[in-house]
Amino acid sequence: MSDTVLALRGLTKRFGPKAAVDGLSLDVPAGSMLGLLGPNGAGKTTTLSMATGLLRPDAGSAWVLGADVWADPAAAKARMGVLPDGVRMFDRLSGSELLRYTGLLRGMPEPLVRERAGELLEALGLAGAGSTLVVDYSAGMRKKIGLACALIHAPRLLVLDEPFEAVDPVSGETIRQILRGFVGSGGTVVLSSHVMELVESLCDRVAVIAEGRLLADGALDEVRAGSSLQERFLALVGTHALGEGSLSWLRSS
Ligand SMILES: Nc1ncnc2c1ncn2[C@@H]1O[C@H](COP(=O)(O)OP(=O)(O)OP(=O)(O)O)[C@@H](O)[C@H]1O
Repeated sequence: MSDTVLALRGLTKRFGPKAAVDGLSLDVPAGSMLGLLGPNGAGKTTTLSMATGLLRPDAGSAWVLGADVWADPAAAKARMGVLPDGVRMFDRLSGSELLRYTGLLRGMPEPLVRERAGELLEALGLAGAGSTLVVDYSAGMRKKIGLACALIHAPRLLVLDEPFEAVDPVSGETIRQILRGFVGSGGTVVLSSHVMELVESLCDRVAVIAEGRLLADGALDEVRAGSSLQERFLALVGTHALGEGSLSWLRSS
Protein backbone atom coordinates (compact mmCIF):
# COMPACT_ATOMS: atom_id res chain seq x y z
CA MET A 1 0.00 0.00 0.00
CA SER A 2 2.89 2.40 0.69
CA ASP A 3 3.54 2.91 -3.02
CA THR A 4 -0.12 3.50 -3.86
CA VAL A 5 -0.50 6.93 -5.45
CA LEU A 6 -4.26 6.89 -6.02
CA ALA A 7 -6.50 4.81 -3.77
CA LEU A 8 -10.25 4.62 -4.35
CA ARG A 9 -12.35 2.99 -1.65
CA GLY A 10 -15.99 2.06 -2.16
CA LEU A 11 -16.76 5.04 -4.41
CA THR A 12 -20.46 5.24 -5.08
CA LYS A 13 -22.57 7.76 -6.98
CA ARG A 14 -26.27 7.58 -7.77
CA PHE A 15 -28.17 9.70 -10.24
CA GLY A 16 -31.78 9.08 -9.27
CA PRO A 17 -32.37 5.37 -8.73
CA LYS A 18 -29.44 4.36 -10.92
CA ALA A 19 -25.95 3.81 -9.45
CA ALA A 20 -23.51 5.25 -11.98
CA VAL A 21 -20.63 4.00 -9.83
CA ASP A 22 -21.28 1.25 -7.33
CA GLY A 23 -18.76 0.63 -4.53
CA LEU A 24 -15.69 0.92 -6.71
CA SER A 25 -12.26 0.35 -5.12
CA LEU A 26 -8.96 0.60 -6.96
CA ASP A 27 -5.27 1.07 -6.12
CA VAL A 28 -2.94 2.70 -8.62
CA PRO A 29 0.74 2.03 -7.81
CA ALA A 30 3.48 4.63 -8.20
CA GLY A 31 5.18 4.77 -11.58
CA SER A 32 2.35 3.06 -13.43
CA MET A 33 0.26 4.18 -16.39
CA LEU A 34 -3.23 2.80 -15.91
CA GLY A 35 -5.80 2.69 -18.70
CA LEU A 36 -9.39 2.90 -17.46
CA LEU A 37 -11.66 1.12 -19.92
CA GLY A 38 -15.39 0.64 -20.10
CA PRO A 39 -18.30 0.91 -22.50
CA ASN A 40 -20.22 4.17 -22.94
CA GLY A 41 -21.98 5.02 -19.70
CA ALA A 42 -19.87 2.57 -17.65
CA GLY A 43 -19.04 5.24 -15.06
CA LYS A 44 -15.49 6.20 -16.06
CA THR A 45 -16.01 9.97 -16.03
CA THR A 46 -18.09 9.76 -12.84
CA THR A 47 -15.31 7.72 -11.17
CA LEU A 48 -12.54 10.08 -12.28
CA SER A 49 -14.62 13.11 -11.25
CA MET A 50 -15.07 11.69 -7.74
CA ALA A 51 -11.39 10.73 -7.58
CA THR A 52 -10.26 14.26 -8.42
CA GLY A 53 -12.59 16.35 -6.29
CA LEU A 54 -14.94 17.43 -9.06
CA LEU A 55 -17.99 15.40 -8.02
CA ARG A 56 -18.82 14.55 -4.41
CA PRO A 57 -19.36 10.81 -3.89
CA ASP A 58 -22.47 9.54 -2.13
CA ALA A 59 -20.21 7.08 -0.35
CA GLY A 60 -16.57 6.03 -0.34
CA SER A 61 -13.33 7.96 -0.45
CA ALA A 62 -10.41 8.81 -2.70
CA TRP A 63 -6.80 9.33 -1.58
CA VAL A 64 -3.93 10.91 -3.50
CA LEU A 65 -0.51 10.17 -2.00
CA GLY A 66 -2.13 9.84 1.39
CA ALA A 67 -4.28 12.98 1.14
CA ASP A 68 -8.05 12.49 1.33
CA VAL A 69 -9.47 14.22 -1.76
CA TRP A 70 -12.67 15.24 -0.02
CA ALA A 71 -11.39 15.93 3.52
CA ASP A 72 -8.20 17.73 2.45
CA PRO A 73 -8.79 18.86 -1.15
CA ALA A 74 -6.01 21.47 -1.21
CA ALA A 75 -3.32 18.90 -0.34
CA ALA A 76 -4.73 16.30 -2.74
CA LYS A 77 -5.13 18.74 -5.63
CA ALA A 78 -1.60 20.10 -5.23
CA ARG A 79 -0.32 16.58 -5.96
CA MET A 80 -2.34 15.90 -9.09
CA GLY A 81 -2.99 17.32 -12.51
CA VAL A 82 -6.43 16.73 -13.95
CA LEU A 83 -7.79 16.79 -17.48
CA PRO A 84 -11.55 16.54 -16.98
CA ASP A 85 -13.99 15.61 -19.72
CA GLY A 86 -16.85 17.95 -20.50
CA VAL A 87 -16.01 20.51 -17.81
CA ARG A 88 -16.26 24.11 -18.98
CA MET A 89 -12.94 25.92 -19.18
CA PHE A 90 -12.45 29.65 -18.69
CA ASP A 91 -12.61 29.91 -22.43
CA ARG A 92 -12.78 33.71 -22.67
CA LEU A 93 -9.08 33.65 -21.81
CA SER A 94 -6.42 33.04 -24.42
CA GLY A 95 -4.41 29.81 -24.18
CA SER A 96 -1.48 31.71 -22.62
CA GLU A 97 -3.75 33.49 -20.16
CA LEU A 98 -5.42 30.23 -19.14
CA LEU A 99 -2.03 28.64 -18.45
CA ARG A 100 -0.88 31.70 -16.51
CA TYR A 101 -4.09 31.71 -14.46
CA THR A 102 -3.74 27.97 -13.74
CA GLY A 103 -0.08 28.26 -12.74
CA LEU A 104 -0.66 31.24 -10.45
CA LEU A 105 -3.66 29.48 -8.89
CA ARG A 106 -1.28 26.61 -8.09
CA GLY A 107 0.94 29.06 -6.24
CA MET A 108 3.75 29.00 -8.76
CA PRO A 109 6.04 32.05 -9.13
CA GLU A 110 5.22 34.11 -12.21
CA PRO A 111 8.59 33.68 -14.04
CA LEU A 112 8.32 29.89 -13.70
CA VAL A 113 4.73 29.97 -14.99
CA ARG A 114 5.85 32.02 -17.99
CA GLU A 115 8.74 29.67 -18.75
CA ARG A 116 6.71 26.46 -18.45
CA ALA A 117 3.70 27.91 -20.31
CA GLY A 118 5.94 28.77 -23.27
CA GLU A 119 7.49 25.30 -23.27
CA LEU A 120 4.11 23.56 -23.01
CA LEU A 121 2.56 25.62 -25.82
CA GLU A 122 5.58 24.86 -27.99
CA ALA A 123 5.63 21.14 -27.19
CA LEU A 124 1.91 20.73 -27.86
CA GLY A 125 1.94 22.65 -31.14
CA LEU A 126 -0.02 25.58 -29.70
CA ALA A 127 2.71 28.21 -29.86
CA GLY A 128 0.97 29.99 -32.73
CA ALA A 129 -2.36 29.97 -30.87
CA GLY A 130 -1.18 31.27 -27.47
CA SER A 131 -3.01 34.57 -27.92
CA THR A 132 -6.16 33.02 -29.44
CA LEU A 133 -9.17 32.80 -27.11
CA VAL A 134 -9.80 29.23 -25.96
CA VAL A 135 -13.44 29.59 -27.04
CA ASP A 136 -12.12 29.77 -30.61
CA TYR A 137 -9.97 26.62 -30.25
CA SER A 138 -10.85 23.39 -32.05
CA ALA A 139 -11.81 20.33 -29.97
CA GLY A 140 -8.27 18.92 -30.20
CA MET A 141 -6.69 22.26 -29.28
CA ARG A 142 -8.93 22.40 -26.21
CA LYS A 143 -7.76 18.95 -25.18
CA LYS A 144 -4.16 20.04 -25.56
CA ILE A 145 -4.53 23.29 -23.60
CA GLY A 146 -6.40 21.31 -20.92
CA LEU A 147 -3.50 18.86 -20.77
CA ALA A 148 -1.00 21.74 -20.56
CA CYS A 149 -2.99 23.12 -17.59
CA ALA A 150 -2.86 19.68 -15.93
CA LEU A 151 0.93 19.52 -16.36
CA ILE A 152 2.08 23.05 -15.51
CA HIS A 153 2.64 22.52 -11.77
CA ALA A 154 4.58 19.25 -12.38
CA PRO A 155 2.24 17.04 -10.30
CA ARG A 156 3.12 13.48 -9.27
CA LEU A 157 -0.22 12.08 -10.49
CA LEU A 158 -2.02 12.83 -13.76
CA VAL A 159 -5.69 11.92 -14.12
CA LEU A 160 -6.70 12.34 -17.75
CA ASP A 161 -10.20 11.72 -19.08
CA GLU A 162 -9.87 10.72 -22.76
CA PRO A 163 -6.67 12.74 -23.37
CA PHE A 164 -6.30 11.60 -26.99
CA GLU A 165 -9.87 12.25 -28.10
CA ALA A 166 -9.94 14.61 -31.11
CA VAL A 167 -6.14 15.05 -31.00
CA ASP A 168 -4.29 14.75 -34.33
CA PRO A 169 -1.68 11.98 -34.78
CA VAL A 170 1.31 14.32 -34.51
CA SER A 171 0.13 15.82 -31.22
CA GLY A 172 -0.96 12.35 -30.11
CA GLU A 173 2.61 11.15 -30.48
CA THR A 174 3.89 14.18 -28.56
CA ILE A 175 1.43 13.46 -25.75
CA ARG A 176 2.55 9.81 -25.67
CA GLN A 177 6.18 10.96 -25.38
CA ILE A 178 5.28 13.41 -22.59
CA LEU A 179 3.38 10.74 -20.66
CA ARG A 180 6.11 8.11 -21.11
CA GLY A 181 8.74 10.59 -19.91
CA PHE A 182 6.54 11.53 -16.97
CA VAL A 183 6.09 7.90 -15.90
CA GLY A 184 9.77 7.16 -16.61
CA SER A 185 10.72 9.77 -14.03
CA GLY A 186 8.46 8.24 -11.39
CA GLY A 187 5.14 9.95 -12.19
CA THR A 188 1.84 8.07 -12.25
CA VAL A 189 -0.90 8.37 -14.88
CA VAL A 190 -4.53 7.30 -14.94
CA LEU A 191 -6.19 7.80 -18.31
CA SER A 192 -9.48 6.74 -19.79
CA SER A 193 -9.77 5.75 -23.42
CA HIS A 194 -11.90 3.74 -25.83
CA VAL A 195 -8.93 2.98 -28.07
CA MET A 196 -7.65 -0.47 -27.13
CA GLU A 197 -4.52 -0.31 -29.31
CA LEU A 198 -3.53 2.95 -27.66
CA VAL A 199 -3.98 1.54 -24.17
CA GLU A 200 -2.12 -1.61 -25.13
CA SER A 201 0.84 0.33 -26.49
CA LEU A 202 0.99 2.92 -23.71
CA CYS A 203 -0.32 1.52 -20.45
CA ASP A 204 1.22 -1.09 -18.18
CA ARG A 205 -1.94 -1.50 -16.09
CA VAL A 206 -5.60 -1.75 -17.04
CA ALA A 207 -8.86 -1.48 -15.15
CA VAL A 208 -12.15 -2.40 -16.83
CA ILE A 209 -15.46 -1.15 -15.49
CA ALA A 210 -19.05 -1.70 -16.60
CA GLU A 211 -22.26 -0.53 -14.96
CA GLY A 212 -20.21 1.22 -12.30
CA ARG A 213 -18.41 -1.90 -11.13
CA LEU A 214 -14.83 -3.05 -11.50
CA LEU A 215 -14.64 -6.14 -13.74
CA ALA A 216 -10.86 -6.48 -14.02
CA ASP A 217 -7.79 -4.71 -12.70
CA GLY A 218 -4.11 -5.55 -12.96
CA ALA A 219 -1.01 -5.57 -15.11
CA LEU A 220 -1.80 -5.36 -18.85
CA ASP A 221 -0.62 -8.93 -19.50
CA GLU A 222 -2.60 -10.29 -16.56
CA VAL A 223 -5.81 -8.67 -17.78
CA ARG A 224 -5.21 -9.66 -21.43
CA ALA A 225 -4.53 -13.23 -20.34
CA GLY A 226 -3.09 -14.26 -23.72
CA SER A 227 -5.76 -12.53 -25.83
CA SER A 228 -5.74 -9.08 -27.36
CA LEU A 229 -7.11 -6.37 -25.11
CA GLN A 230 -10.01 -5.90 -27.52
CA GLU A 231 -10.98 -9.59 -27.26
CA ARG A 232 -10.61 -9.59 -23.51
CA PHE A 233 -12.61 -6.37 -23.19
CA LEU A 234 -15.48 -7.77 -25.28
CA ALA A 235 -15.42 -11.01 -23.28
CA LEU A 236 -15.62 -9.04 -20.02
CA VAL A 237 -18.33 -6.52 -20.95
CA GLY A 238 -20.25 -8.69 -23.43
CA THR A 239 -20.90 -8.02 -27.10
CA HIS A 240 -24.06 -6.61 -28.55
CA ALA A 241 -24.88 -8.45 -31.76
CA LEU A 242 -27.25 -6.83 -34.24
CA GLY A 243 -30.43 -8.85 -34.77
CA GLU A 244 -31.05 -10.44 -38.18
CA GLY A 245 -33.49 -7.81 -39.51
CA SER A 246 -32.09 -4.89 -37.54
CA LEU A 247 -31.66 -1.69 -39.60
CA SER A 248 -32.69 -3.58 -42.72
CA TRP A 249 -33.94 -0.28 -44.16
CA LEU A 250 -30.29 0.84 -44.41
CA ARG A 251 -29.53 -1.84 -46.98
CA SER A 252 -30.21 -0.42 -50.40
CA SER A 253 -31.41 -3.56 -52.14
N1 LIG B 1 -25.03 14.55 -14.22
C1 LIG B 1 -25.64 13.39 -14.47
N2 LIG B 1 -26.97 13.25 -14.27
C2 LIG B 1 -27.60 12.08 -14.48
N3 LIG B 1 -26.97 10.96 -14.91
C3 LIG B 1 -25.66 11.05 -15.14
C4 LIG B 1 -24.92 12.25 -14.94
N4 LIG B 1 -23.62 12.02 -15.23
C5 LIG B 1 -23.54 10.73 -15.62
N5 LIG B 1 -24.77 10.15 -15.55
C6 LIG B 1 -25.06 8.74 -15.86
O1 LIG B 1 -24.11 7.95 -15.16
C7 LIG B 1 -23.70 6.86 -15.96
C8 LIG B 1 -22.19 6.89 -16.10
O2 LIG B 1 -21.81 7.99 -16.87
P1 LIG B 1 -20.29 8.35 -17.18
O3 LIG B 1 -20.29 9.65 -17.91
O4 LIG B 1 -19.52 8.27 -15.91
O5 LIG B 1 -19.86 7.16 -18.13
P2 LIG B 1 -18.54 6.97 -19.01
O6 LIG B 1 -18.04 5.60 -18.72
O7 LIG B 1 -17.61 8.09 -18.79
O8 LIG B 1 -19.15 7.00 -20.48
P3 LIG B 1 -18.51 7.43 -21.90
O9 LIG B 1 -17.56 6.36 -22.29
O10 LIG B 1 -19.71 7.44 -22.80
O11 LIG B 1 -17.89 8.79 -21.74
C9 LIG B 1 -24.46 6.97 -17.29
O12 LIG B 1 -25.60 6.14 -17.22
C10 LIG B 1 -24.86 8.42 -17.35
O13 LIG B 1 -26.08 8.57 -18.04
